[in-house]
Amino acid sequence: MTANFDSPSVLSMHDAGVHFDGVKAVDGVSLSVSRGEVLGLIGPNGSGKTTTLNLLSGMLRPTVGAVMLDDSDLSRLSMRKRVHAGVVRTYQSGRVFERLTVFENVEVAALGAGLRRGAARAAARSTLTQLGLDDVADLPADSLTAGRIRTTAIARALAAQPRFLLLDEPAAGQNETEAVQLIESIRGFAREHGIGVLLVEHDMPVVMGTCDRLHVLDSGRTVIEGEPQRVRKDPQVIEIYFGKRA
Ligand SMILES: Nc1ncnc2c1ncn2[C@@H]1O[C@H](COP(=O)(O)OP(=O)(O)OP(=O)(O)O)[C@@H](O)[C@H]1O
Repeated sequence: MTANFDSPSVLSMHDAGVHFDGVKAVDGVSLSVSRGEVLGLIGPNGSGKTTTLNLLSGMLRPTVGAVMLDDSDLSRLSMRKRVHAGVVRTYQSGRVFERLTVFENVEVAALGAGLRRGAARAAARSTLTQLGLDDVADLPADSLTAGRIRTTAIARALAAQPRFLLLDEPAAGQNETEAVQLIESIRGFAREHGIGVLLVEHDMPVVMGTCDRLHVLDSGRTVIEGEPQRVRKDPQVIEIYFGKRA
């Protein structure tokens, strides 16, 4: 599961869809994320962002289409097996061991990924520094704000050295400056360690300067995918996204 810069690798979804009682939550979406890049998945409420993340992580199986890691079909694999393949997700709520300190939380995640104690401690230290958590490293996780619990959960996921990290609104509840800072540090970490990141986010201004590419969904379907500047100018995006925000 350790990042290997020599092996180019892509996590992708091909014409994938899932229906709930006749609602097409995701309807024929194709996307891919490469190691070292951050793909922002955006769109209005109910557009299918979390469902897409669930399809990639294995929490849901696609009704149609496929989820692939390079040439391997992951579509029928459990979440657990996907984690072993290096595809790791976080949750909006931020799942941590509340009684452990922030440092211990991250160290345990690194140990769980197979690092030896010394390497796990080093990974924990550098991850906490990168995510701006040094000042709370020795505090119990349950004494933190909700935002910092979420960031600790992200640090745990990063310290486990995934090849792909799927983040569900990592900056929820934070102001725009904090959100941009957090995503910037995730991006720095991803580049350095060759991790591909798919980031679900509501807020267009937050993803504009922080993601390498954006994939826009509306009503379960792809509207456009491309570089943020191009996406920002797309008339359909302006209408469905900014129109609704105005
Ligand atoms: N388990 C479910 N059962 C029934 N319908 C569902 C289920 N999960 C999602 N949906 C529906 O699928 C559509 C897409 O939901 P999803 O949560 O993926 O959107 P989203 O873009 O993540 O929304 P938000 O920004 O509000 O979190 C919505 O219409 C939602 O009501």
